[in-house]
Amino acid sequence: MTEKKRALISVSNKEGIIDFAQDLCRLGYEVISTGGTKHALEQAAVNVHSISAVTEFPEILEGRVKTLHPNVHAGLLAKRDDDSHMEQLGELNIGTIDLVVVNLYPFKSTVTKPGVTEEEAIENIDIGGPTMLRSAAKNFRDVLPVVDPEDYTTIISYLEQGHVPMEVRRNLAYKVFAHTASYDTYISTYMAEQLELETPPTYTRTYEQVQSLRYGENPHQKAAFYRDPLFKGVSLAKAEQLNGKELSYNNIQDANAALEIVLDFNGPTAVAVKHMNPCGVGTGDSLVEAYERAYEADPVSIFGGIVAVNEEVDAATAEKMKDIFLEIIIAPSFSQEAIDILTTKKNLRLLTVDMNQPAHNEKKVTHVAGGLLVQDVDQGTFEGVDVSVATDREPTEAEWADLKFGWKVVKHVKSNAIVVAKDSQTIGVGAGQMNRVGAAKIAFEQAGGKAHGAIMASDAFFPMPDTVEDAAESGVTAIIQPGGSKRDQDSIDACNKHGIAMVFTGMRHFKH
Ligand SMILES: NC(=O)c1ncn([C@@H]2O[C@H](COP(=O)(O)O)[C@@H](O)[C@H]2O)c1NC=O
Repeated sequence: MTEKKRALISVSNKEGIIDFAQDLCRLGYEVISTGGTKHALEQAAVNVHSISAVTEFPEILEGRVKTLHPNVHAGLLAKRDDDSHMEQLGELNIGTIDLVVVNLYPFKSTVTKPGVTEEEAIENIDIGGPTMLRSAAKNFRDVLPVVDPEDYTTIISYLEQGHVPMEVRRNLAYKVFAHTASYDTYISTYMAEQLELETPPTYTRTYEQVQSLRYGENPHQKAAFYRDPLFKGVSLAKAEQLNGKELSYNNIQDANAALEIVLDFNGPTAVAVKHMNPCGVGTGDSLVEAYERAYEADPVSIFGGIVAVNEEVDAATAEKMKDIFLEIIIAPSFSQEAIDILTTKKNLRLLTVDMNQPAHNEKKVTHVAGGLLVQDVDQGTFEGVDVSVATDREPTEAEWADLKFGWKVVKHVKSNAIVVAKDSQTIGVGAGQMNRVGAAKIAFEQAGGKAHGAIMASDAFFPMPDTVEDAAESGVTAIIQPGGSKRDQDSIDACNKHGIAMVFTGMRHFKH
């Protein structure tokens, strides 16, 4: 049994490891390493012993077994203040290991590479590394478990002082268990994906902090923003911020809502969001035309709102955007001229999001007290539904275009939801009402005289014909809704009476 302190170093990410090992040697540690790490350290003239000298066994099976040995794990797990533990080590001639520096095979970056094979993924599942980390972390009172290269300098400074406080040790152990837990989660998530498990018996996910936030929905709520590193689709968590203040919790929610809506459109489209609901959506032949429509849809609510567009913001659009107070603009890119124009507003956040990502079959997770609800994201599209005309009159070509537009928007409005739209522009949005008639009233009131010749989209069916009657009175000429009420016929009759064309989608778009 050696008296000298021993450090076992086995790292895939070798950044900073030479300096750290040199410092450990300077502080009197004997360094033991696995093959690749030993080679790297020897290249830098660090005095290092092979793990095989400890295990008295070669590294075998292409590195699948290198450190999985009682001489390693007993050396890590023995309680130094327990005589029987120390006696057993003595009898078996096993030396203690006092510090473990391990970082793992890069499983996450391997499985996020396009076209990765299952074989590659499996070979990147680290077995010996997490085992050593867990042994060291379990015994953190006696052993220092180091998983994060960011901690190298701090640890050296504590060792130089001759004492590592218990809170520091406990924190190192916590970091290890958090790390191995998320590492295993990446593996189980990958496997669940391979198996196409829709609703697994346990729901395990892991997220990395993007940023801590000043506060949550309200100033008395603490909050942070996390991202799913395995997510391949379009995501606000991957946005680049070009200008403006730090995003807030509410900004992120609203920006995400705006992004989700704009992604459902193909031509030039602008979406303005307030409190997670679209207050103005416009499409056009150019982005500036789309933005003007989104703005004019509700010039009051867009003030202080969040705008997402699906094309590069050009100078003409930027000039219009600059005229009012917006919190955030999200776009795939901004032309240099647009940046010059918009950055004159110091606080205006400009976010670029790569909108050309593959679709990712993500689950939508909603928190309930003590639990989670997990469901598929609503990926229903107008193109994906079987639309049928329920009334005597078929919609005109112009009405069809607006019905399609309105249906895309209403999907993103909180239920009960009614959208009134005309000429590629929302003109009335009734959101989050406890009854459909109320949602419609709000939308018609906002639309005012513009409702003449407009369409109405409803996220769910009409249990009674009252909403149709109100629509007729407001001047609406075409309606799109899922259909499926026992009393559909009453609404169809009301439409026929007023010459309204009504189409059924057969798909509901509740959003809570
Ligand atoms: N199998 C083992 O006994 C084992 N022990 C340590 N490792 C890992 O091997 C890597 C370092 O290997 P090398 O020093 O040969 O470059 C580390 O990421 C470490 O976590 C192992 N590899 C995989 O499980």
